[in-house]
Amino acid sequence: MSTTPSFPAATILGYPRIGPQRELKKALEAYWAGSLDEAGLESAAAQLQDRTVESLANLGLDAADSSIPADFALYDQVLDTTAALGALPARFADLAAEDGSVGTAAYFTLARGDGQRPPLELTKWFDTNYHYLVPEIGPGTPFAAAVHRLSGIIRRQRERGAVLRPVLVGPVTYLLLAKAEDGAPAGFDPLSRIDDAVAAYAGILAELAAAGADWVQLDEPGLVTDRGGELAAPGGLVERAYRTLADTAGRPALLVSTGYGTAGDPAQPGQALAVLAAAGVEAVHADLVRGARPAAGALQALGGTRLVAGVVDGRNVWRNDLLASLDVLEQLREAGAAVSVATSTSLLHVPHDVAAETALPGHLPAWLAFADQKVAETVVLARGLAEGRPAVAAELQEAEAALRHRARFDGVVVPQVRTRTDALTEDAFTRGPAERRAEVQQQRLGLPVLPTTTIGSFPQTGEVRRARAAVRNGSISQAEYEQFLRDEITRVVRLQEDLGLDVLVHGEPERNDMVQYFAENFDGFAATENGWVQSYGSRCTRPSILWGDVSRPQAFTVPWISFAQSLTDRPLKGMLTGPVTILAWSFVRDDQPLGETANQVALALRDEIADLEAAGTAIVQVDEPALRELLPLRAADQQAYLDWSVRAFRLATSGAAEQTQIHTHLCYSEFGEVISAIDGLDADVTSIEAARSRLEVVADLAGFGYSRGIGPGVYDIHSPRVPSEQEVAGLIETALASIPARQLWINPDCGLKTRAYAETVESLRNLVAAARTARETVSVEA
Ligand code: MET
Ligand SMILES: [Zn+2]
Repeated sequence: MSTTPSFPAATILGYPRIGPQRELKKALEAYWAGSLDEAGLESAAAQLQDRTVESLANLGLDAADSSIPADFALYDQVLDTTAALGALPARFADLAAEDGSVGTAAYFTLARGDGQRPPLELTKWFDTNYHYLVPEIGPGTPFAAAVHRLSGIIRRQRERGAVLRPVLVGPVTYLLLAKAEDGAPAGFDPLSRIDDAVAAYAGILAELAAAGADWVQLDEPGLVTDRGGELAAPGGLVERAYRTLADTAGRPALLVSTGYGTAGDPAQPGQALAVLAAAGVEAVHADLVRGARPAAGALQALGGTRLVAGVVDGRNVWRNDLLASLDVLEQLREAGAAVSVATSTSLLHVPHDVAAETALPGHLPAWLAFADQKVAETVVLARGLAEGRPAVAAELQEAEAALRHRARFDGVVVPQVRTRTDALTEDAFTRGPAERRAEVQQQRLGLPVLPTTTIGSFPQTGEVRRARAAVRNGSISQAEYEQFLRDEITRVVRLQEDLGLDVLVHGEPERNDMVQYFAENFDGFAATENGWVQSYGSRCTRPSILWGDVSRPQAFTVPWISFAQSLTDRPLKGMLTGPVTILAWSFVRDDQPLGETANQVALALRDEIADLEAAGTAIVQVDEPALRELLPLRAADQQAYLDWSVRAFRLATSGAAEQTQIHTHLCYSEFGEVISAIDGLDADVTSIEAARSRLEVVADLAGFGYSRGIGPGVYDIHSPRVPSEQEVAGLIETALASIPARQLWINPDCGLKTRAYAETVESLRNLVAAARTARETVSVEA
């Protein structure tokens, strides 16, 4: 680099891509449905890009100095990087154009498959609820420099007078996130392709420079994991890779961003940044919300490399403590660093704009900062840092007033809730011995060996969704809606009886979402109207905001469960969402440890369980699909998390009598590495997603000596495919090879709400038939 353009004083690492009105979602879904052609999709995407640039400029980011990231993936930023590298797995090799590039249709084939070929796998992005498409890398995966879509965007924006900063996943993180392609030699490590990847990135940098980019952002959050952290040690792979990139002639200046924790060795905070600086990178970013502040020595070692300080939380919705952030920024500057202000991560994880909310409780908006408010916060902080505090006195004062108001607001601390959590003793977390529970429960329930059940929800048909919309907009009365729900429950209970299932469910027709439903019925939560956040592709969720002490004013699942139970002689499961999942899928208050908040939610659930028991419910399921989701990225931090999360589940469930059977349900990840936590939950029965992995988890559980009930999913509900009776029978047999029949339950992988009735009924029929046949052959030990 001859002359480095200076790095802007304020920036964000990324911005929500889906659009304030979910414009991108609508365009994508229209394109997939065939009602919008490729040109139409491109033009919708271009319009959204222009609006984003304009609105970020209005919020104070300069459109001409690389402050604004060009972060415009149509589906996923990791997939964009795969496309830019032309790194196609062999099964998709024919999709590449002559120069190795990947066109729009091919891009979506990677994301969604095409009937013949399965798509790339989706998995969680670090410890967030965003899912990326996993690169598949083998010894022969091609690496090209084919960043045509992104360079087209840079060029088009240049013509409009905007100089944006293109964003890609960096080479080390890209390979860390990859899995070995099927057919790669045993033990093949995608990172072994680092030199080829770096060569391709060098070509990409040249292409982006030619398109008019002054700065390029390479995201390397992989450096905050244990493995990535080791690679970032002095003289390691990260240093080597970035030295090569820095030596590329004619490249733009480089910002390497981290995010989601401390990059490198947590005992040497900032060392990884110094390593990147030594390699020749012009700017490095540190997450100062989740990560540690760089040590003085590391700051000095940055030399001329700019420190992009992520002091505004990209992952939560609370207003920034501007004074505290300014303190940090000033201290970094005093220690000798050249400092710019930024978010801790991309703003991908938060909704667009608090101003789009019209129905939040009155006290809440002033406490919140969604993406647009966070942009404004970075701009204010940069001004305060450059011009001194008096220049931003009004903003500082307003932020302080909001924080003070929040700290003292009624409902943030509720004495009755505190008295209860303070008084908890160890026996609130424990039940009687599991063997005795199993005995008295079986006396009460009289279930056959290999009992069959489902996970809770039944198909949410158009009719169910229309009824919910109708009661919301007032076109049917509450009484009519409740009658509709009772009819729906009646139908679902009859269907299960006809199918011959042993433990029934009510089907969850009253729930829009398994967390939001609880948030709506607990005190301390608020729901948003427009707070959509991308989960993957065009899929968005709308997390609730947990702002105050949590309690449950009155029983809310009991009426539905009791009604359902009144229709049948078979046992019917009460259905609740567990404390960890409620936290994981909400925006949670940041003013106390998560474990404390979890205990409050647990007590609210405990109250509901007591009411279910009083109403005669013999089985209660408490779903924890997100148990694995909040697991910290660093091994050293994991035990503490597992301790409080397991304790919260136990607090929720341990009030149950011994003859009440507690079930839990886990899905969405591999649980092999947290088996002892699953054991710690002490549930009587655990259903767990397993069909796609051919029941690997059963062997893990058996190896651990797990002794309570297990229901590994024997029907993969993630596609409309109907498993045959033989297929289910095969999975049952696999399960029986490692665990005794008396422990085994037969159930699908997860709830059925995304399925249609046609395939659901057929699949459940096969499941019940396979269980019955298996029952005849198992010899049950006494
Ligand atoms: N009880 C819930 C259901 O069946 C569990 C879902 S786990 C994502 O829908
Ligand atoms: Zn599930």
